[in-house]
Amino acid sequence: MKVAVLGAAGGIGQALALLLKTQLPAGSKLSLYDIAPVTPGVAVDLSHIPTDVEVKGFAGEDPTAALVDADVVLMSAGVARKPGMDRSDLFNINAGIVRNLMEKVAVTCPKALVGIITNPVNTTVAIAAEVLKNAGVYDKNRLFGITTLDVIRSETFIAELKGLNVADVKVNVIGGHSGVTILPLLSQVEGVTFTDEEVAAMTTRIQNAGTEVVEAKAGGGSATLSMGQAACRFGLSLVRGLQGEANVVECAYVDGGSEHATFFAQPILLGKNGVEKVLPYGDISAFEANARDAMLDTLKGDIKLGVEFVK
Ligand SMILES: NC(=O)C1=CN([C@@H]2O[C@H](COP(=O)(O)OP(=O)(O)OC[C@H]3O[C@@H](n4cnc5c(N)ncnc54)[C@H](O)[C@@H]3O)[C@@H](O)[C@H]2O)C=CC1
Ligand SMILES: O=C([O-])CC(=O)C(=O)O
Repeated sequence: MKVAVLGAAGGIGQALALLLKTQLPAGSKLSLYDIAPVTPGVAVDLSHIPTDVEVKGFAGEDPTAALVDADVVLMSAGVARKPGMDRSDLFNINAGIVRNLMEKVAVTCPKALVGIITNPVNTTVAIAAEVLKNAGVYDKNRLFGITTLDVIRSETFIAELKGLNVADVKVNVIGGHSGVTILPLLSQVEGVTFTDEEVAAMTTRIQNAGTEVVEAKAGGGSATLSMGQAACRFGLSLVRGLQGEANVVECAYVDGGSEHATFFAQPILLGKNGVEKVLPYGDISAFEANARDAMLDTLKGDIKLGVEFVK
């Protein structure tokens, strides 16, 4: 199994690469790419960790060498937020970066499963899809916006609030990955009840958790370590699905035939071809139904921006 990380010298990329070096199945290959010249050095550094995962690093303008024979591509290349910015403020720079990298993916490893981390995810995934369509290689089951950070934050915050073992807390987060488009389905969490006030406060905290980190880092960037963990969890799930493991389920932002929007985050069953099945997200409360319906104009606008950028 070969996993390529694009943006591998960055805050997320290095954390993710470290976790993958220690957690990918034995015999895997890890391919690191970034425009930053330090990237081959990051690979050498990781290669001294005694696991059976071969690491190679590539720098420069062209990611092609890193993408050859990749089964999974995880993309965090781009710029991150500073205080006062919204994720959509990253569009001007990151849209072009994602487009250019996806053009190389389309030519070099069109069958790879691609997970997009680069923000604004609601829009960059639509850009990636349009590039793949233009190249005639789009398979909606192989493209994912990684929203796992919203899931692990929800698990953590709920366990803290309710005094639970975090390993026992499972939460679906649907919609997209910014502000009101992030919708944790708190009504479905087993073994806990929330007051209306708790639901409102917890939903807002999860929606603003990225900003919480951006403000705490005070100009030093956004979430990198928790995102490294989230992307590792999602990337390993992609690998487990590819290897034929049963019942691998994650929430992700996919082109899954949702009645709500072209791309929508929801639970998916992963398999040998990426998305095996888009799963229903189940019964939701009146609060959640209102929040879902209220987000759709924003989400559809974010998607349209991405489609129009490539056209
Ligand atoms: N999906 C999610 O839940 C999350 C997404 N993010 C997003 O992830 C992205 C990366 O964040 P960080 O790692 O913190 O940023 P960072 O600035 O630490 O790293 C980004 C890396 O991308 C590289 N890069 C820039 N242009 C490139 C290109 N054309 N080709 C290859 N590499 C290129 C840079 O050299 C840098 O090493 C940001 O857009 C951020 O908003 C961050 C947290 C959570
Ligand atoms: O908030 C940001 O800019 C980074 C991000 O997506 C997150 O932490 O969820």
